[in-house]
Amino acid sequence: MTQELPTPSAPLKIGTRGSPLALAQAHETRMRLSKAFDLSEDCFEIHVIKTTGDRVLDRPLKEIGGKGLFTREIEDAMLSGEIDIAVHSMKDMPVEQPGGLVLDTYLPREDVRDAFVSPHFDGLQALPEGTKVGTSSLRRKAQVLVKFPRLEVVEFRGNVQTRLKKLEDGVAGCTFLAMAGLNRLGQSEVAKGAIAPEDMLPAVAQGAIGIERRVDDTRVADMLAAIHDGPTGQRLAAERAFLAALDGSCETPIAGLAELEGGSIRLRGEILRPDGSESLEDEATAPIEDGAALGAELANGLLKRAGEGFFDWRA
Ligand SMILES: NCc1[nH]cc(CCC(=O)O)c1CC(=O)O
Repeated sequence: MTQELPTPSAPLKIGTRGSPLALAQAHETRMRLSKAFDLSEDCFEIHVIKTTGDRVLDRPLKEIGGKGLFTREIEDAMLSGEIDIAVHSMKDMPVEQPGGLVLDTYLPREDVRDAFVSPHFDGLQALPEGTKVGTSSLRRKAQVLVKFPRLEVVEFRGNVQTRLKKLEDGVAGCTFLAMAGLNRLGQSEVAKGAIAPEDMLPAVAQGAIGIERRVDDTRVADMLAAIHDGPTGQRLAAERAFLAALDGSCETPIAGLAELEGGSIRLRGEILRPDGSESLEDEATAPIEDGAALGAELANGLLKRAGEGFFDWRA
């Protein structure tokens, strides 16, 4: 590398949300960068930025509406030069970034599965009729109702700590969390078990951390290349192309998971109606380098089967 590396007096500024999970992800990024360049950790400065999504806690996300609820303030700070990079959970990120920014660096992916979390029950199969399932995820809600129509789903927002507290208070009998988040927080013991992707296909990009930067910042681009995980990039290329072709956002019940098998990439995808009345699934395999085309193809096949109006509830 020809360009200069950060120093304690001119540190690289890492932007992140302030939740414990976001902070854990920012710290992991700092650790990987300092190791890759043999720099002390004080060459990196973590900046916590509060987003609209963090501020408004009393309403469901879909009511607040708008794009980038958890990212706009962070991306603005990057564009204005207040921070140099931003660390994100990829499953919360739209498929396109604002002009001037690029999101193509991924850390090695964590466990992709959802965790079943409950103080009283051992698994979904064990839940009595009418049990309240707490989740704010339309995907998880629809997936549960497709298989267990006799359960009741209640809105459940907040970070991992808040949700666990709500379970203790009896607001719901169980909830789901990403295994990845629990592992990163050192709280995997909270999970009664990890749910196999066959039973609950995860969200697109679940378990992956992405690092965003300014397009024209070549110094940062060179640094990030050193910590990028290629296989995670290949899997996300397929999954995010699938999401893009479905015009999906975090408000749409869509699931997708790509896995590398030898020289091939296998993509499974699912779209659901939010009330759990219908689910369509498919899978396909292609050479790894054709992942993005595979994602679009799988999405178009599902859209054709779904027909007009499958997503009409959005209006
Ligand atoms: N939407 C919130 C969110 N975004 C990323 C994660 C977990 C970490 C990950 O999937 O990388 C979570 C919490 C959860 O689903 O339990």
